[in-house]
Amino acid sequence: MTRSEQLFAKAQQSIPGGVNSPVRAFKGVGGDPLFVSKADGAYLYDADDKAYIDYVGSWGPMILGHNNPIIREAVHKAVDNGLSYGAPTENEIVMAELVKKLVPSMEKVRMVNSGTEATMTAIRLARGYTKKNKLLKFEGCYHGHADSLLVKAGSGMLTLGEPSSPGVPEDVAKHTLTATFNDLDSVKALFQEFGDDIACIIVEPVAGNMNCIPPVDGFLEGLRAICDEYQAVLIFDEVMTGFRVSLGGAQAHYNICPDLTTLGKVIGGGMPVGAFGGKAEIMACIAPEGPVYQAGTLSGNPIAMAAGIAALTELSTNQESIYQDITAKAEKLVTGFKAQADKAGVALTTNQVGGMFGFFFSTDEKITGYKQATQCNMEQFQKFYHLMLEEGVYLAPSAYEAGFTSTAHSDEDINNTIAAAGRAFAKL
Ligand SMILES: Cc1ncc(COP(=O)(O)O)c(C=O)c1O
Ligand SMILES: NCC(=O)CCC(=O)O
Repeated sequence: MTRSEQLFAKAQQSIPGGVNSPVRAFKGVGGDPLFVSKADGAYLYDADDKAYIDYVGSWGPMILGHNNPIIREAVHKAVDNGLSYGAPTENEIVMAELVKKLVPSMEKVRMVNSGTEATMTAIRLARGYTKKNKLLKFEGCYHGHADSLLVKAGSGMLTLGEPSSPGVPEDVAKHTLTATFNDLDSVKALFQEFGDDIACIIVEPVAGNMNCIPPVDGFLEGLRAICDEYQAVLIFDEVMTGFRVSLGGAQAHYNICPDLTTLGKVIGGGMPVGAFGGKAEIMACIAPEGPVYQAGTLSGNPIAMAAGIAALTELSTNQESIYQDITAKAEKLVTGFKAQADKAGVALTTNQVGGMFGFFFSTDEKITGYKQATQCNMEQFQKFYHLMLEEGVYLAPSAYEAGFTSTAHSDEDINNTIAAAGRAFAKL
């Protein structure tokens, strides 16, 4: 038995399913999860001291590589001044100003502790501001685990085959409408029927929780136009895409201005952080300025702010080289995968935006939606996954998750990953 196997057996006695978040449990690929002992640069080390080239990056935050010295030093420095105060600090202003500068549609920003808190509050805010009840989301998009967003969701929900969670009362779920990603007609149909009572559309501008699916031309523009027509709030959930597909997120990449934006992952540099923000007029409805309530004991935590400020400062200072670099690596990786799959006679399709990528075992040449993503060859994916793990490559343990490159991946890491994929494809 490996040490990871021993730890997983032990963990299940005191932690449900042995994990503190379901996507870690390897349910989508079978077998036992790796227990991690440390991470550095592009590498994860498991409890048996085996090294893996990591394309999960803690599910997105590690854009500058694990254990990045700039972030680590900022955290060390902050720790010396106490861990939490529950009172305002100057660094919260620094963080808010940084976010406003990098994502100009966010005229005002509130810091929270996770992406889930950010989206949950953004929805409440949209409802409070518009005085309407319903929200519209897309099948296969995941926005964290707030009740009203656990309807036809992606990520672990898709992996576990239960896209709508038990425990969400019908009275809550009935206010969540689900449309088809990349299909404006499905959105228009719902607005024609319920438009007077739809408070907001929430969308992952690049879907990253049903693998990686970019928006088709005109989709995000169409959502903007529909929201304008019906006075609904357009929320871009950029928890994954923020500071990832470009410095200004997907809204900068596609040049669409949402009313509200949610952030997480990269913005915390690896600490538990989320944020929401947008038009000053809408944000004025949040307590204590307005009546829509939201709060948090650890919100704006000084250690998390120090890590986040260090990460965003590094990203904005060296933006051109960093975003070119992670984009080029993701491009090279998926192009290499495709070439190797072709060589082995395996049907594979890939998607990629900035430092975010996905691959599908499918004959479909362009994967643009939920239906295609869920019709891929799951057996091949699972086999490939374990072959790559043996090769020392750690990919997301589910066919419904995007992968991420970081500045820490070297050319050699990418080349070695492509070569490993070639050997794996040949064995499928
Ligand atoms: C697009 C998106 N929104 C929201 C969330 C929820 O964030 P968190 O896991 O930090 O609660 C995630 C990931 O988990 C996500 O990918
Ligand atoms: N794409 C899915 C996530 O990022 C979530 C990670 C988790 O739930 O542990």
